[in-house]
Amino acid sequence: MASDNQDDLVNSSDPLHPANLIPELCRSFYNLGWVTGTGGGICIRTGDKVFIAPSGVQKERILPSHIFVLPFPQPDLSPHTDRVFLRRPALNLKESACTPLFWNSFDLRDAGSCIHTHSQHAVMATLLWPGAVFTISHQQMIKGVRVSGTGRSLSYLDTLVLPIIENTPNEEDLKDSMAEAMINYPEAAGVLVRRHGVYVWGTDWEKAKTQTECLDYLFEIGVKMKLAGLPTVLNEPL
Ligand SMILES: CSCCC(=O)C(=O)COP(=O)(O)O
Ligand SMILES: [Zn+2]
Repeated sequence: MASDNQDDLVNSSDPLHPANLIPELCRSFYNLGWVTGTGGGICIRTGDKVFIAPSGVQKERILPSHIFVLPFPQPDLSPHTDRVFLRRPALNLKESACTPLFWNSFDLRDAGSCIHTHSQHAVMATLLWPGAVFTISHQQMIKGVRVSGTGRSLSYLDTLVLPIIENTPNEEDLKDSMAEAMINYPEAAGVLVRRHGVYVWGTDWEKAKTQTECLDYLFEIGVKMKLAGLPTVLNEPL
């Protein structure tokens, strides 16, 4: 028999249920230095439901009962209207400030999951690439990066190009510039935010996670190469 208990949306013995996955993934992201000090996180969309963590909490200590569930699509996500929720935690919590940014990935890329990290590799990349894009070529891990909106990945011979947007004092205010970067760089697998971190999406949580791993690797090695005085983009094939 169907239940109208909102908590049924987050109570499951299935370890792959989004309400169980988000806490588990946040713990591993914390250990990678991606979501320390409460910032960053992950959301998961399963069809018409979006599972989102609370804002400003230790992300490595989230419980399934802390998860918000929102309907997708939302009737209206403008700053002047209240969001619609299918389920709110009993505790006095607010949904992640990343919610409008996560929504960009659903609206513009039909994503099933989006990850936001404050990885120092991402932040350093935005400092050492002062322009509008991060670029790197001739790295094996480039082959792991998907061409957004297609079923294919980049080739070893492709140059990875990722847009960088400027940070704003409030996370929510990044929504429009992130959307603009996604429109201008339709094949990009993510968007870097200067002095802040990165947003990366995927058709499901596994792809969002592995894309973030590939990109973080490339930010790290790119930063190390730049600091060692090595070129990060080669014009001639090796
Ligand atoms: C020290 S975190 C500052 C706010 C931020 O950058 C962020 O990603 C906030 O995420 P939350 O999910 O905690 O609202
Ligand atoms: Zn952030």
